[in-house]
Amino acid sequence: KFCLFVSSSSSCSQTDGDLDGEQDEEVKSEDGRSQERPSAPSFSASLLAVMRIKQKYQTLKKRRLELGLSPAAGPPFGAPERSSPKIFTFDGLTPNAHAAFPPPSNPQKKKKKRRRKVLFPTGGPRRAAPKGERSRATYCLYLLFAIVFLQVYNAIENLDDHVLRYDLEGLEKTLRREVYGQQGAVEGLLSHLKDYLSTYVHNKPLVLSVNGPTGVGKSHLGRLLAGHFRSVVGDALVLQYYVLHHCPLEADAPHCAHNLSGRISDTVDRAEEEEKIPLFVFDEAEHMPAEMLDALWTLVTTRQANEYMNAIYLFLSNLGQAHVTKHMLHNSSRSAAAGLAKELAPVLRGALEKLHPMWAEAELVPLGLLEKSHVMECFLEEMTREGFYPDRANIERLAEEIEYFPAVGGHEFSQTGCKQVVAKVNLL
Ligand SMILES: Nc1ncnc2c1ncn2[C@@H]1O[C@H](COP(=O)(O)OP(=O)(O)OP(=O)(O)O)[C@@H](O)[C@H]1O
Repeated sequence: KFCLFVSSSSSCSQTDGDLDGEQDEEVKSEDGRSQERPSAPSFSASLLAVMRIKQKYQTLKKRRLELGLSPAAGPPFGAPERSSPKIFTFDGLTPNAHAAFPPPSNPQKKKKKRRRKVLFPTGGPRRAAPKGERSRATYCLYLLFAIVFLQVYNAIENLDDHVLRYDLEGLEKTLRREVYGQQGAVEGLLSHLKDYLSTYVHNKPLVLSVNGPTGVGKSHLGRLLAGHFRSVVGDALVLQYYVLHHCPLEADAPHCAHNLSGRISDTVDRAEEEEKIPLFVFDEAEHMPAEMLDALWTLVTTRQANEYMNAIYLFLSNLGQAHVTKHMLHNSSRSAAAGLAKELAPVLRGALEKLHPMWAEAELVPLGLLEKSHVMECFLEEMTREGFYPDRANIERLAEEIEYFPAVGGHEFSQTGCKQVVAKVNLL
């Protein structure tokens, strides 16, 4: 090859012998014409190198001839002996061969765990491990978590404040202490109040309807609730409306309804400003004229203004009392008072909705009949209040004067509840 490259050199064609001469001829025969010869100065460096290689080659050739070795005699001294290529077969492989070359194990298993600990050379100055860079998104995420946590915490705190403001625990204590024989009704009432007052945002006002026979404590309950709310939200945000007192003439019903709507609107506006929930108590609701119920129904079902959503309406009436009495007398063998609201609600609601659609908006809280023991408690309370010595024999004698339904299942229910207690004590 180098003779081809340096074919311009006359020494190459003269001294190369047969091999070089042949190659020269081949080049000429392939091209069909002699190649142009490059100028000597441009190839001076490579030419020198070629000359040196050629000299070495000739020296080697001479030595070989001196040693009497021909190219056909075998490989030159030191050169690896040529042999035919070996073909690998699996014949002759014994089981031991597998032992010698165990199959490669699972590459996944072979994966070495990277050591997390950075090893520093001993003796040299200790260098701190490089700190991994954290993206800004991580910090934003932490910030977001913190904000959400604070907001949830704040909301829970605010709700607690809201419930605390209305002192429902205090109210519960008062009702349990002052109202006799109406545990189920008291619990139901408190549950509705707790649910309603535990949230700020309401999509409708809380409308409660307390129903029951005469003298079982409806007005008494209304007075206790009104007194409690006066103490927590103020006088101006509690309205006690006695129909027979505030609007005695039926002819004045439209005017009374208009006035009542105006008072309620003023009160809810004021309550909205003060961020409080007002209470409206309507006693003797069975005497309410249709115009008044219509006006109240409009206010209760108005869903536009927020202030109308944040209000509690309490209706006290003896509507549906026949259902309550019947239920109590027929189910007195078991604790009728306990499941009174649950069992009576469908019948009572059906009866009330026939009277006016306003009752469809109300949560029903029925009060049951009072037993003789409860009447005795009423006497004890009233006598103490009036300054009489609470003599048990005297109380029993007074309780005997009250009319009772025929005893059923060992229970004696008063026909007039505690209604006559005040009058009887006044006669003492
Ligand atoms: N469950 C009760 N617990 C304590 N006191 C009661 C109870 N029920 C009635 N009283 C007493 O009896 C009196 C009359 O009760 P209240 O006026 O509340 O009856 P009412 O259910 O409103 O009857 P009506 O439907 O006739 O108005 C009250 O002064 C009250 O002190």
